Formats: sequence, C-alpha cells, structure tokens
Amino acid sequence: MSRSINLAVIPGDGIGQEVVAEGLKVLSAVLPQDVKLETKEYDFGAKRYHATGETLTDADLDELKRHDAILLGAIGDPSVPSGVLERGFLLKLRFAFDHHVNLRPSKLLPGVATPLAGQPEIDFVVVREGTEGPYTGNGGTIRKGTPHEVATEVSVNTAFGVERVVRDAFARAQARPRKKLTLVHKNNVLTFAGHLWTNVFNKVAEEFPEVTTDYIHVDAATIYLVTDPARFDVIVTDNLFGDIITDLAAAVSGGIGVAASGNINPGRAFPSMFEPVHGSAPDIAGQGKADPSATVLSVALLLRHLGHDAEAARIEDAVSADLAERGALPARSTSQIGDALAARVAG
Ligand SMILES: NC(=O)C1=CN([C@@H]2O[C@H](COP(=O)(O)OP(=O)(O)OC[C@H]3O[C@@H](n4cnc5c(N)ncnc54)[C@H](O)[C@@H]3O)[C@@H](O)[C@H]2O)C=CC1
Ligand SMILES: CC(C)CC(=O)C(=O)O
Ligand SMILES: [Mg+2]
Repeated sequence: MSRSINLAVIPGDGIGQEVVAEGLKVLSAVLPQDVKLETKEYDFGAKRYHATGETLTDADLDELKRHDAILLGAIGDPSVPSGVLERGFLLKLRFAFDHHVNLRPSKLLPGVATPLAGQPEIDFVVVREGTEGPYTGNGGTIRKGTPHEVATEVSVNTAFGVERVVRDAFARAQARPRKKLTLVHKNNVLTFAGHLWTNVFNKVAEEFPEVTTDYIHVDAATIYLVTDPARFDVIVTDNLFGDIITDLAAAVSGGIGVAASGNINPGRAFPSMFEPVHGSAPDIAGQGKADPSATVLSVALLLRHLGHDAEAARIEDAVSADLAERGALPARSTSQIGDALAARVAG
C-alpha cells in the first residue's frame, strides 16, 4: 500500500463533471492524513474535441501513463457524432493501457429498491473482456449511403486475450465463498468465437477444481438476471455481451446510479481506470439529478486496487448506509449525496 496516490482525473462530459466532483470529495475525506493525494485534472471530452479536434493523442497517453490510477466520469456528448469520443477517447485509452479486465460488481444492498419481486440475493461480479470482441474497430463499410451499403464489425477473439481474462475470472471465483463461474456467450450461433471461449474456459477449469462452472447463452442470461439473479457468482463474458448485461445487472441491483466499474490492467504495466458503468446522461446533465454513488463506489474499487482496503470498505459501508436510509429522505441533489457520503466516511 502506497502512502501517496497520484491520480489522473477525467470528469469528461455531461454528468461526468458532476459525479467526479463528488467522488473526489469522498476520496479526500476517507484518506488518512499520511496518505498524500495528488490529482491532475484533464479536459478530455466534447469541449476539448470542439476546441482542438483531438480526442486522445500519443502525448496524452504518455502523460496519463505516469499516474497511479485514473478516475473517469463519462465521455460522450450529443454535440459530437456518436462514436467519435467513445472510440477515439474511451476505447483508445482502454486498449492502449491494456485494460483487459473490465470488472463490474453488482450487489443489491439492504433496503435498496429493485424492480424485481421481493428482495432477491444479488451479489455477483461480471468480468467483462475489455480489449477485444466487436469493439476493436475491425470493420468497415462499402457503398456508404446507398441502398446497397454493406457494413461489417468483426469480433476479434484471440486465444491469448480470452485465456487471460478467463484465468482472471477463475481466480476471482476461487477467492469468493461460493466459488462459481458462469461463462456467458452465444456459442450456438457465434460458433467460431463461442467455441474458442468455451474451449479455453473448459481447459482453464481443469486448473481450478474447486470452482463450479456453468455456461449460459447470453439471451438466456438476460432472463436469469431478472428471474433468478441469485444463481450468479462470477460471470465471464466478452466485451459486447458484458457491456449489455452489466446495464441490466445495474438496473436490477439498485439502478445505474450505483453501478461501479474498474478497467483493470492486472499486471500494472499501465494505470487502471475506474469509472461508473453509466454514461454522460445528457438527459439529466447539469441539473444536479445524477446519483454520484456509482462514481463513489468506483473510487472504492480504485482504493482496493491500490491496496487501501480499509478505506475502500469505509466507502462501501457509507454508500450502503446512505442507500438504506434514502427511501425515508426527501430527494437530494448530486452534491448533497456527495456531502452526506463524505461526512459518513470522515466520521
Ligand atoms: N464509460 C462511458 O464514458 C460511457 C459513455 N456513454 C456515452 O454516454 C452518452 C449517453 O449514453 P446513454 O446511452 O444515454 O447512457 P447513460 O448511461 O448515460 O444514460 C442511460 C440512462 O440512465 C440514466 N443515468 C445514467 N447515469 C445516472 C446517474 N448517475 N444517476 C441517475 N441516472 C443516471 C440517464 O439519465 C439515462 O436515462 C452517449 O454518448 C454514450 O456513448 C455511455 C456509456 C458509458
Ligand atoms: C461507450 C462505450 C464505449 C462503453 C460502454 O458503454 C461501457 O463501457 O459500458
Ligand atoms: Mg455500457
């Protein structure tokens, strides 16, 4: 555990600006005095793109590389064509820093509202592959804009890339009490990629005899996430399926406003990046309506990644207590929730 944290802060677009301010508030409040926090804010996102035409340069990557970790709000704005910032900044950064483990925990905390009947046990982690799949930009289009346009978006799955994320997921499952790992894919139709994933999964399973395994097609997984989420412990899946099912997982376990994530480079060759699962939410941006809890919980993941387990636990307990009381309180603004969480972790 280091006694200093050199953090790159990227608020980004829309509610990213609002929720990151609260994340930093809670981070400053939770750290003991002898841990020195240095932050440097970067203006990536729509504003910078409009001013310079840049999304993320090689020089930016060199600069970001020097930090211990990155805290991101969200990127994406209606004033920029869809995909320019998402690909040109977000995916470029995740790929450049080899964030191949995209960690997305889902836990339905006591007293938290869920659209599901009753109060089901929800406590699972999705390990989403972060650098391959259909998100690599391997595609193109011909006869653009004509009735005969043909567009492709090829999913890239390497044995190396699949094995490392599957191995990571097995290790995580092994370390959890239930020791269960579910592979989610679509190997009945995507037979090339799906069989690679299944074969690698089955091979790595031999090294983890204590871990119970199963396989579910992604369409059926969406059913069970709603009807029987308690069946999941750790899920490993590809980049696209993981993106989709983690929004669903968030919706059933307290909402998108409480869903945290980490883009992890397990070997620590590059800084890992922590961000809420949600996007920039232009529909509520600038109104103080965004729930900062997802960002605050992402700060907890960041602290745990850097070895500050006690502080991470304090943040998680504070969010849990805040959510449990929320139903009885009048609606609060983004900064009021941040203030309440900061007060809880400090006191
Ligand atoms: N990691 C990132 O930076 C991500 C960026 N995006 C980008 O964000 C933009 C908007 O994307 P959408 O598809 O609308 O997804 P979104 O996650 O921004 O919003 C979906 C819905 O959830 C609500 N919501 C999101 N975060 C919330 C919070 N903290 N508290 C309360 N409600 C919240 C929004 O109001 C909206 O109704 C797009 O440009 C998209 O590409 C989307 C997902 C991730
Ligand atoms: C905007 C996308 C690139 C990412 C996304 O939706 C996600 O990582 O959840
Ligand atoms: Mg998403």
